[in-house]
Amino acid sequence: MAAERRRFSIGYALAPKKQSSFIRDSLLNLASSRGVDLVKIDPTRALAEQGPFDCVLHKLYGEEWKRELEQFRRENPNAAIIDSPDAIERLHNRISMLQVVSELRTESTSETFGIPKQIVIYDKETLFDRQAWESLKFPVIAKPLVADGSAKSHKMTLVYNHDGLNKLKPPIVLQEFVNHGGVIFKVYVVGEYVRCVKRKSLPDVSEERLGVSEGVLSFSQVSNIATNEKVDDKYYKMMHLDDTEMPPQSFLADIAGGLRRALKLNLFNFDVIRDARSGNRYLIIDINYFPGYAKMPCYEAALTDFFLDVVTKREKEEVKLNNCEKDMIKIVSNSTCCSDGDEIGREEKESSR
Ligand SMILES: O=P(O)(O)O[C@@H]1[C@@H](OP(=O)(O)O)[C@H](OP(=O)(O)O)[C@H](O)[C@H](OP(=O)(O)O)[C@H]1OP(=O)(O)O
Ligand SMILES: Nc1ncnc2c1ncn2[C@@H]1O[C@H](COP(=O)(O)OP(=O)(O)O)[C@@H](O)[C@H]1O
Ligand SMILES: [Mg+2]
Ligand SMILES: [Mg+2]
Repeated sequence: MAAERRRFSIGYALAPKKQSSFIRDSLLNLASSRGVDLVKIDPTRALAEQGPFDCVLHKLYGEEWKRELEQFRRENPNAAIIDSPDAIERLHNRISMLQVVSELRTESTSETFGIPKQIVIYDKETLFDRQAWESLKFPVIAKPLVADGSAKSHKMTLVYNHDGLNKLKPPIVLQEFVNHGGVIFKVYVVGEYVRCVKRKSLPDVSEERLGVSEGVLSFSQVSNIATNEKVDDKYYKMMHLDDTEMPPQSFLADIAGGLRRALKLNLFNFDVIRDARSGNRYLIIDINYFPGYAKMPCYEAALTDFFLDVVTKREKEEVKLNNCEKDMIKIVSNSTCCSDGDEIGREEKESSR
């Protein structure tokens, strides 16, 4: 009779909104059919008292939660935590988030990538100090420096000219707005899996628009606006989202792998725009931890594959470690015998007889 395969338990700790969008029956059922049980973690109870879990999946913030995870890790050294809170925190600041991009190299010779020119402004005074940002050209996007998932952290302002600066509230990142044909590419990463989807973005800004007295346009999460509430219907019809060519998959996979290793993260997406001035120049403008995977086609299979990958790798490491320990015990017990001169002595005596 074939041995029954072991089931794995993945605990998830998510905010209610995230839970309802991510934990769908389709995911639970597929994962379960492949031996993976997704189990809800109650964040109001001690994590160490829940489980047992082979892996903990989480998108919760705060020092208290970090302590819970730390204690869980100490008590369950063989369980995986996806991902490390310190690695996630790097994405909570729009400067440190993109710093890593400049260290990446890709194999592509036909496409190039980088980030838009940007500066950080901590106070109103510097905001009006032209010297501080003479390297930037209008239009610019003002983004809250902190990207902690709050509604406030998604409130962006497109600034056409100096008149618009009055409305801004530092600390902010001022980033050059790059015309990109109104389409953004969202690249979802799930471990080694990489999937790009197209979404609508802000329309290009013409030179004429820069001169208008009304200096700003405020917006929030433009790529998530439902198709029936388009910002500018005529514009999007004109854009033909479907006709927009995707960036080469191998190029994106290269960047994704580089980011995954540099950031030490498994679950994230990054937003990419294609510079309208040169068709092979790509700019990374945003990186998000544990994004809305349910909007990615076939997310259930990608996530289930990933969970299995994580837990089976851990299991193999555990077996290796156990074997290693057994070998160590043998070596230690042999050497103990040697030093006593007992066992070896006996063997030598016996063989010399
Ligand atoms: O809610 P969703 O499904 O739209 O997902 C949001 C993401 O949308 P996306 O998958 O990129 O289209 C969204 O991505 P963007 O910032 O819009 O690029 C964020 O990742 C957001 O998380 P947070 O508010 O930054 O913590 C994500 O929100 P949470 O679900 O994590 O709260
Ligand atoms: N430098 C830029 N040039 C052109 N458009 C941009 C730029 N930065 C952001 N955008 C637009 O603003 C949207 C929101 O900015 P983003 O940095 O992705 O913030 P969020 O974290 O709220 O998603 C993007 O999806 C894109 O449409
Ligand atoms: Mg974004
Ligand atoms: Mg973001």
